Amino acid sequence: MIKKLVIFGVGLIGGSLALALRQAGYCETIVGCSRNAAHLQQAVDLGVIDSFTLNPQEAVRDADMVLLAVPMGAMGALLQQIKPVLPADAILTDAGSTKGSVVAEVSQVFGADYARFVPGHPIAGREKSGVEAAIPDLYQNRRVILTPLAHTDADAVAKVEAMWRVTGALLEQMPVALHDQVLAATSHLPHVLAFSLVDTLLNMPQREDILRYAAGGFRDFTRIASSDPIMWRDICLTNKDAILTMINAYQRNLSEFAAFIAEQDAPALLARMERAKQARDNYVAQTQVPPSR
Ligand SMILES: NC(=O)C1=CN([C@@H]2O[C@H](COP(=O)(O)OP(=O)(O)OC[C@H]3O[C@@H](n4cnc5c(N)ncnc54)[C@H](O)[C@@H]3O)[C@@H](O)[C@H]2O)C=CC1
Ligand SMILES: O=C(O)C(=O)Cc1ccc(O)cc1
Repeated sequence: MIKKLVIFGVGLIGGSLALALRQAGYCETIVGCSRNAAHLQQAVDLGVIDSFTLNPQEAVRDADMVLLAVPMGAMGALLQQIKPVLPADAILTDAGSTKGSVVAEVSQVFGADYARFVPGHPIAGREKSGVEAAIPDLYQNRRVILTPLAHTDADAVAKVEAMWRVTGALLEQMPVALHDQVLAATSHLPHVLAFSLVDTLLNMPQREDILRYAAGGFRDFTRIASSDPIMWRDICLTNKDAILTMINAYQRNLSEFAAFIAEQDAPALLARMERAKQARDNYVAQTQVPPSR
């Protein structure tokens, strides 16, 4: 049980957590905080949070658990605002898509030995944003990765794990750097590619015909280009090295495909496509993800 949970950013991610915890009766009160009173009022009206404030310092007073669920670029300023008033025994955690940058920011603001911060990342989401997109079962059977540091309190980690378990999530731990490399490969690179593909087509003189005759493959491939641009700008900026490594690897591979096509090398092209199809089919067979998530 949590007495007072404070959620900074009551959008898809913070709102979905709040809905699941409220459904389970796991919190005495859930307080939302962001910069937009209309969105927070909507969250109250939708039964996502109990109350809200626009004042971060007021929000964290008497808090037991504080979740940062804002875009990566907004985390640093919030940390500085709450630092003077965050109760010493409160647990601070986050749901950000990259971990290295928020870990560095917490260390800068709260000190390198601050033990009450538990970095976290639910590997669940969708291309829709805002509290209206929040659903209570978003985390059901989905992974939540925690990346605690050597000095992180074991008790704080256990309490964050317990909170996520209530949502039906599957908890895992991994080092910060590994998290950022793995997510750059499977999440950040695909989003960059989807944005870039649509952007490429927009620059073509025949763009209207191209989009008019696009088939299902285009829709599947580009679904995630409908994701929030601010969120993805921030993810790219805060996981720069790992994402650039993946973009370089992808560019090399794409060049190989281009060479096979240019040289009409049918066996090489087929071998690569067969290998990729096999890997993708195996992945899909092993992971049963509902299409909406
Ligand atoms: N959308 C997704 O599928 C996933 C997102 N994440 C991470 O979760 C975090 C939140 O993402 P979503 O819930 O999707 O975004 P969202 O856009 O649905 O919600 C973000 C919330 O943060 C608030 N906000 C924005 N800037 C702010 C600021 N400067 N100060 C205070 N509040 C501010 C907004 O008002 C909104 O309520 C991000 O860090 C994102 O990287 C993690 C996993 C999945
Ligand atoms: O929309 C999708 O398919 C996603 O991949 C959602 C998502 C976005 C960001 C994350 O950090 C984790 C999951």
